Amino acid sequence: MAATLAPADRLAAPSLRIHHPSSLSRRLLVPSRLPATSLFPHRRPRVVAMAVETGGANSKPRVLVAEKLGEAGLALLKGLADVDCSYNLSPEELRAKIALCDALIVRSGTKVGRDVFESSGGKLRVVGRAGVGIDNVDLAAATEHGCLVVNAPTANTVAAAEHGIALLTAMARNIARSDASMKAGKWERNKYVGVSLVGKILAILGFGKVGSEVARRAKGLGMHVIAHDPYAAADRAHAMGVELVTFDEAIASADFISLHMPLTPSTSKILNYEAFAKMKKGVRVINVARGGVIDEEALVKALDSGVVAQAALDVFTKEPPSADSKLVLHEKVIATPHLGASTVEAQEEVAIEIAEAVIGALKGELAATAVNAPMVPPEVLTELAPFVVLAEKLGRLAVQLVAGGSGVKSVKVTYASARTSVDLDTRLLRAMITKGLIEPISDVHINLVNADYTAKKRGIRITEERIPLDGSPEDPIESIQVHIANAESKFPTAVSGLGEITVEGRVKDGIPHLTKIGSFQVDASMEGSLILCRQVDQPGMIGTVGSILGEQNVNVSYMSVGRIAPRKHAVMAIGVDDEPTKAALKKIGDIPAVEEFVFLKL
Ligand SMILES: NC(=O)c1ccc[n+]([C@@H]2O[C@H](COP(=O)([O-])OP(=O)(O)OC[C@H]3O[C@@H](n4cnc5c(N)ncnc54)[C@H](O)[C@@H]3O)[C@@H](O)[C@H]2O)c1
Ligand SMILES: O=C(O)[C@H](O)COP(=O)(O)O
Repeated sequence: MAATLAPADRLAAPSLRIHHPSSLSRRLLVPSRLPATSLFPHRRPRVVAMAVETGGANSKPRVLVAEKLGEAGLALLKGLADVDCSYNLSPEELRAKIALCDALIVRSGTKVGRDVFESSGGKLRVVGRAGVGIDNVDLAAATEHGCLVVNAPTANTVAAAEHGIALLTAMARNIARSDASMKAGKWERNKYVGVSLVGKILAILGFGKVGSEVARRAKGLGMHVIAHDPYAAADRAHAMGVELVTFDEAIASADFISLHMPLTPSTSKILNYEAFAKMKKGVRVINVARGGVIDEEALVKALDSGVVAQAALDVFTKEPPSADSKLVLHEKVIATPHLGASTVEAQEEVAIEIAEAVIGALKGELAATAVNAPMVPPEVLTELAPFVVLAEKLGRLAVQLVAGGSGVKSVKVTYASARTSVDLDTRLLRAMITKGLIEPISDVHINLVNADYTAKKRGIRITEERIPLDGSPEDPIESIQVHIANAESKFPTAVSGLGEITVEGRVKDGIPHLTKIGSFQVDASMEGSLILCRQVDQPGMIGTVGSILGEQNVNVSYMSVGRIAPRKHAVMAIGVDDEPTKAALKKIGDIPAVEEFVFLKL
């Protein structure tokens, strides 16, 4: 019985692209064990196992670094690419340059919107965000354009946490204002009496990497730390002595609130009028996350009314904020210009982390920090490599069999496997089948980033099923079947009893084989091109077809015959190294016993 997997369009999985390794201008980015066909990203985004077009045998990829990046990272990039460091570009200048670039590296100060991807004309393969927050990158547009987005999620965590603590303590003890006062020649000891931290309740909103580092440090200061994070594991919090509470509990009981969540539609203005109304009078707010998580107008009102005693802000809705920003100028606010990640050490680390990610992406290696592509662990990739090739070939073969009907709208992929669906990650295979299905009939290049998106956009629904097998074979998959529903075929034999064009393949000795077409068993190595014939099962057919091809100097790599019953009908699969002439194909089609006939490129 088949177990149904989620339809492709419900899985958040982007995808990848494949090419033939014959092109010298491409670098093969697939693990060396991957056979013949390789996976390429299209617009050359790559992803897990793909190759990258370099534009010519000797040409280097071009990387635009649009914001200041540490020297160590630049040095790494220069080892592979032509690096253009152009800072403070206007949006127009960025759009003008991007069409020449394979990769773009930014920090939070550059908006990488849809216009940038559109202006790239498909050349941009990877955007590297040298930091954590990717709210300045239009991920949907990147995915639609097959462009991989990678970030550097860990290198600045400690720097941001330290800055959060610095703001917390500086605010509590009026460091900034008292320093300014002294520099103005004053000695105002009574004016700048602070508040103590020990024993105070600190509510951390967003208990991720930075939030938990802030918690660890705040506990060292003797604070009582609670946290709100709907997605955080309670045991991790408990292990640190942090209680996870609801949002309302957190904001209502806190003496200090520190924000550490990403800016998303659901966190936008999460501290708003309603939230401030629930807070304890005299609460202090720290924000080193993103300005947009606070309704800044509501914060100004809360500061004016005294509900919020002080705020310490590193980030703003608009950066830089306007010179007359009421918030920045407010006497109860201390502000820094988005300095959370700005330590010498963090910037060097971030630069190295993002340079390695971008170089890996350009080379087609696994992108461990991919933001808009599934991360397929290297060991899974290695294991699936031969099936990846099979998957693309089955998709490519199935679509070439379509003659009409409703076209390719509904595709079902069936994996026969002894693995449970938990142990069988099929995203890569689905992407490759999608690639095989779509590339022969369009000018869209498919990669791991854009496969599902492209299928959906073209109205192709791809569902997956698993046929559970007993045992635990060495191979993760016994066979893959691709079924295209409601389509007429130019080789009607490929249509199964269920009215679907059906092809099945297996991997034998690392080589993909076609093992079934419609209801006929065959065994054809899926290399080169393939001639499929359905004929009356009678002696001499193999010789007749072989002679026609021989006359044309077409080398036959194999022949395989499957039949329903002796002397009835048979299906012959003939592998050829070269493409036969039209005349030769016509001659084969004209053999009286040949009932159906099709030539397919694999
Ligand atoms: N000021 C800076 O220079 C600086 C430096 C580094 C990070 N940051 C920002 O800090 C934030 C956190 O970074 P991180 O590396 O810790 O990210 P992270 O992904 O490790 O942590 C974010 C946490 O927020 C949680 N979260 C998501 N939605 C939430 C919600 N509605 N309520 C509560 N929690 C929610 C997530 O579950 C996650 O645990 C990001 O916005 C990042 O851009 C700023
Ligand atoms: O999200 C981040 O990593 C921080 O906000 C740092 O941003 P920056 O790289 O612009 O300093």
